[in-house]
Amino acid sequence: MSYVLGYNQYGKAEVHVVRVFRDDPAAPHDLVDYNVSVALTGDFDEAHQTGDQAKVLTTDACKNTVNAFAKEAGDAVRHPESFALALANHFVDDVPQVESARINVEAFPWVRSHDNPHAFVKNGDYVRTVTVTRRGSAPATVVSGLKDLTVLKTTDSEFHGFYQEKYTTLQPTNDRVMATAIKAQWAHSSNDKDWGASFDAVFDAVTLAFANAYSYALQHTIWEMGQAALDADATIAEIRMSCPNKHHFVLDLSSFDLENNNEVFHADDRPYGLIEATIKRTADVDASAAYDPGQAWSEAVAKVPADA
Ligand SMILES: O=c1[nH]c(=O)c2[nH]c(=O)[nH]c2[nH]1
Repeated sequence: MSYVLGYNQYGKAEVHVVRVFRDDPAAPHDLVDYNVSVALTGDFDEAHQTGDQAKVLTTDACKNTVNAFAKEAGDAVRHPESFALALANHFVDDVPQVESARINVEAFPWVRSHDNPHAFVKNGDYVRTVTVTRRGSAPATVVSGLKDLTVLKTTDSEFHGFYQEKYTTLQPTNDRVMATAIKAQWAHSSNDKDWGASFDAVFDAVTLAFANAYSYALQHTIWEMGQAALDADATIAEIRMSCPNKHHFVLDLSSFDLENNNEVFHADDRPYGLIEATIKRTADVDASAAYDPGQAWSEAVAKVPADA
């Protein structure tokens, strides 16, 4: 039997590096906090099939590169997008046997504490995310994002008029709490931009749309938030959103002779509705390959012969 080695990739996952910017002794310190994962593809068949590791850039070297670039890459380190671009370009341009590099970054926000020049508070409200993919001589693709951004509104949310059949028991409502933990990823059509300003504009647009848009369903709110993100930055091609519906059920307090006018809720944790949608600038945008492509990078579409 001669089997075939299919898609393979390797690299170091979750290199957690913190960089302090303290070059100017008179200036307040700054910092970035990144959890970086590297995935490489290329001429690595022999490493698997004969055990010859001559072409294998060690995952230890991948880790060292991330740490060294936190100093060496200069101002590119200040934004997760430019840091990931510098790393992806290095692996593809400087290591001949590497055909593609995918860099995932989780960036944990810290904010200055009490205007102190060197004290910070970790902002656990959300995590900023980046996926940069670079393959051969094609330009790198950049997907920015955020996750775990939990938001809630106490009114201006309805849900009614839905399909009825024998398993439908949900009562319609004209006034409910709506809450979700936003995960969003957006693909850029240009890599020549101010990444920090772009992120801030999308963050503001998405949270403002959640707050201000009257909601007839979480689907409807995702549509509003996605459009607001595209409005906020003209070089975003599309945005993908994934939002769990964090149900808040009105508790029945009548046994205690208490009225509950949408004031006391059970915050349920599971199951939850999971609402996901992509909002694209135009119908012909297809940025699929820009997201974490994983095994989808394989050229061949998997086909299992009928007689297999
Ligand atoms: O915003 C919502 N969308 C749904 O599809 C749905 N389904 C459900 O039971 N509650 C909700 N809420």
